[in-house]
Amino acid sequence: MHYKQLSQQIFKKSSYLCVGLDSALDKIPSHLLKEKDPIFEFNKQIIDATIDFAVAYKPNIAFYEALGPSGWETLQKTIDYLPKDVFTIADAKRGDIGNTSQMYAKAFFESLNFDSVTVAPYMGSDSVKPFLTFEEKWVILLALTSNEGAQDFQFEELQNGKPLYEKVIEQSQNWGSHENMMYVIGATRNEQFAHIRQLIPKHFLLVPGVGAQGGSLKEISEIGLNKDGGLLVNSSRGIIYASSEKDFAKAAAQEARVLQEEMKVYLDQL
Ligand SMILES: O=c1ccn([C@@H]2O[C@H](COP(=O)(O)O)[C@@H](O)[C@H]2O)c(=O)[nH]1
Repeated sequence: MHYKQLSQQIFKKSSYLCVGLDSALDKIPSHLLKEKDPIFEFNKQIIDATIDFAVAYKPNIAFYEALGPSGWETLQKTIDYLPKDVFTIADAKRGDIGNTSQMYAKAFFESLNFDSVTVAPYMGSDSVKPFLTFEEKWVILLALTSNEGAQDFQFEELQNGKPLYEKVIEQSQNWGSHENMMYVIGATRNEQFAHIRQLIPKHFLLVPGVGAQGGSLKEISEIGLNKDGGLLVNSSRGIIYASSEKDFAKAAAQEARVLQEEMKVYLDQL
């Protein structure tokens, strides 16, 4: 999907919501366990219930890999089920030496046909660039993550006084453009958000950490939105596990609707 198409979808749906499909057998409602493919059945009903409120879906690949070969099949079925006008994110956090990254890129972009994949910057340019050679596909580079452990390395101050995450952002500007690269910035990082937005005014930011991790949609939106939208805000558990009963899809729709309605207010203010 092109930058422009994504931006158009955001304004068409008045939403920059990304629904995280972190679907696990021990978390989905028990009545689904009798289905042939319980996770696919769960995903299908979540997608049907939330599609009017979301522009993107993000299966976290770990939840599918954990199931072995059948998990990959479930993932493929889920991606095939999603309408073509939604943006799909393989949250896989990959990156390796060049020829290996090339294979990861083929797996997610050609075989599974995702629009984008999350990539770790740690191994440097040759580990990221192979992902950037695919037409209309995106790298979403981990810059400043939402978890506590982000303190271990990402805030490390370099000799020039800048934190490591800032170097990741600055240096990676030479690898791709705002039309094929996004950055992961956690919703729990609102203190750093304004400065990051200044560094990369045009790039889309994938923002996880709203909902279960306590990030504020209001603060992130006020700082992060740009004239093209510029944000994809993810919520996984807060939406998909809103209820563990038979009404789970209805409850997910309700959570997604609440977020979308709030997003509409911020988009209307642009
Ligand atoms: O910095 C990061 C990067 C990725 N994630 C992923 O996003 C979702 C968040 O799930 P919630 O249930 O909404 O907390 C999950 O797949 C993480 O692996 C992140 O949280 N932070």
